[in-house]
Amino acid sequence: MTVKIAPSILSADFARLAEEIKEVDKGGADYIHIDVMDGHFVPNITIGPLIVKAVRPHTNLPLDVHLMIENPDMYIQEFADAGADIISVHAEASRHLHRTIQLIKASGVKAGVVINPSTPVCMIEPVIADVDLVLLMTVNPGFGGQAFIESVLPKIEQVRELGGPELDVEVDGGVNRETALLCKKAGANVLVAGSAVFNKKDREAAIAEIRGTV
Ligand SMILES: O=C(CO)[C@@H](O)[C@H](O)COP(=O)(O)O
Ligand SMILES: [Fe+2]
Repeated sequence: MTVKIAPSILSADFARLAEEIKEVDKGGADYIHIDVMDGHFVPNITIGPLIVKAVRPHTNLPLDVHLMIENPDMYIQEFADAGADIISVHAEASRHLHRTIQLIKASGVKAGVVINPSTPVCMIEPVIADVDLVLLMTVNPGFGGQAFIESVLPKIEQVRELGGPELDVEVDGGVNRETALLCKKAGANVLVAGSAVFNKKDREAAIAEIRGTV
């Protein structure tokens, strides 16, 4: 299975964001992962559609927008208009998950659904056939640089089994060379990595390491 690497800009230097994105683009990244946090759904505040719009002209890679916000329905169109290619919403943050997913699709972008480490896969089972991507959090969302939670691994297997080979199964949090191996073995094909990419000087080598090609 081909593995895609999605560097999370949460660990990038925000004062040099365009250059940071160009570096990982040149270094072989497949997606640019953008963490949107509202200080309510998660205990941290990051960025909004303005930054998505600002980075859009600096790369042709798909922008993979991970919404960690309450009331996601209110902001979906805005993120799509700003240049998102994939929008993922937390099942825990949407009262009417099926409706939220239809809204994402109607906005013209790919739809993803995310679950926290403590949320069981059965919570998203009814919508798996409706989404392009399932994102399994391998840390509790809110911050970069946290330790990988191994108990999520069986959920990766479960989602791959339910979604079949075409579904993008993405993991996010604490992904490095070692944990990437475990995720790939369990069936993940999209690996988000923030600190393991942006805390390294050589981004190309860091990406290759996580992909498993060196
Ligand atoms: O969504 C999140 C955190 O909530 C992630 O996308 C992090 O940014 C990943 O960072 P690392 O764990 O790879 O440092
Ligand atoms: Fe994320």
